[in-house]
Amino acid sequence: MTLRLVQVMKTGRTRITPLSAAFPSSRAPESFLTPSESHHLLRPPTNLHSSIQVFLENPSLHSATARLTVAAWFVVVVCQSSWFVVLEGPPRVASVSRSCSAALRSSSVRRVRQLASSRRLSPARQCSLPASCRPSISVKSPLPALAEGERPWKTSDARLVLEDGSIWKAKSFGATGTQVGEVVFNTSLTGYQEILTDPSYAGQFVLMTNPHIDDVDTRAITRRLREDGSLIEQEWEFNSKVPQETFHVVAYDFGIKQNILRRLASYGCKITVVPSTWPASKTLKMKPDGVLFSNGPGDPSAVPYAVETVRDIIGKVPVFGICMGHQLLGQALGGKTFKMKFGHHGGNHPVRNLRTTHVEISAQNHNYAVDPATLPEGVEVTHINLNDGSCAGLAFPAKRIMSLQYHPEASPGPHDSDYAFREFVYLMRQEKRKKSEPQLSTV
Ligand SMILES: NC(=O)CC[C@H](N)C(=O)O
Repeated sequence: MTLRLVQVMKTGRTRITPLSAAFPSSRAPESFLTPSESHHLLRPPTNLHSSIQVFLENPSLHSATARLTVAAWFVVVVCQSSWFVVLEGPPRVASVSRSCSAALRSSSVRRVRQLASSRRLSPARQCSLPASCRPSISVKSPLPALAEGERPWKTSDARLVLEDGSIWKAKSFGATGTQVGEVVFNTSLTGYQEILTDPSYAGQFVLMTNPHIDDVDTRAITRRLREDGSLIEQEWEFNSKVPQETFHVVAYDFGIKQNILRRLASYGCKITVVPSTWPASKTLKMKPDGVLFSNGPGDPSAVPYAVETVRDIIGKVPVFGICMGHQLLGQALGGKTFKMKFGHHGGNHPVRNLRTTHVEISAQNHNYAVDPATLPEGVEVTHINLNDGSCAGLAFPAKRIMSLQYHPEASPGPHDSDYAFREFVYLMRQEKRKKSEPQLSTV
């Protein structure tokens, strides 16, 4: 049985509502949507960010939840609204996690707000980032200075009700209401901000497992999820030199993470971000040096239009798929994807690069995977996840295709897999050189 959050009540009473009755609208999490509804969910990834903006700029605007018995805090990002819920562990009934409070005042969160305001998706947004794009910390926080221990939000009581009937008391802040979603745990110890703002979590509840969030054991729910069926801020060192050669990359936005753009930019790429529905023909007309298919929420087999787009592009230009992009590529090549028991969510997953035999420690966030047995000849499995042997990377050298099931942009880290961006640049350079060579004609 996969555990799912059945209902979070604002106060007191709890009831378990049948999933279909609880969430008939198109804003339901993808797990409970029909393929065509899920297809909708992928279309407007940008509003995820605007909800974060609202929360940060006006923390008193939303209030919701809690008082609880177990320990962890999690966020659910469901299209229009973000929920932040702090679960409190016995015997203490603390209020809001100190780490959470610190995070909200940190420059990284101000950066999120700044990114939020820059992420209005236009049909084709030019997004050339400077090579040395450190997060700005000069943005003024709209939050008034807080006294020691004071919190910039209101909380209210909430209930987390799992499918097995267990009920967990909590405090919540952020959007109000009742929400249904799948609970996934993330084992990363750092980078809460990046995890909680990752659009690939749309429709899910992220449960952090770090045992020292507010000095309580955060792992009880995780244990339950496993039976039945997520301190120091690290920052990237960006290349200070602007590479001489530039490559134009069209990036399909299925819920793209800003750090993918930043890493590409640091390798000298000029990037045009296009929505997930952008036709392949228009992309090819732009004559890009390469195309990137991004990460994103939901079931990859529920978006046939995206698989078709990928199919129309591969072989014509070098491509790189990350996570959802990797899964779409797997399908476009003829393979199948399947849902894993509880997926991979964390910052410490060992992956073997089969080409170099090196082991990389990687950041992961996915519930689905490509079944390598379904892939046609010519497609190479380049990486495997050492925890369960699942497919973690693919390549089709003849068509200049590469993809990773995990996150080489890794924000939060680790950064072992950053070389993947260099390899993509290498593919684009090879292709560019091939095109500029004089064509030999046979007489
Ligand atoms: N991070 C991602 O792109 C996730 C891909 C897909 N939604 C999955 O859960 O497997």
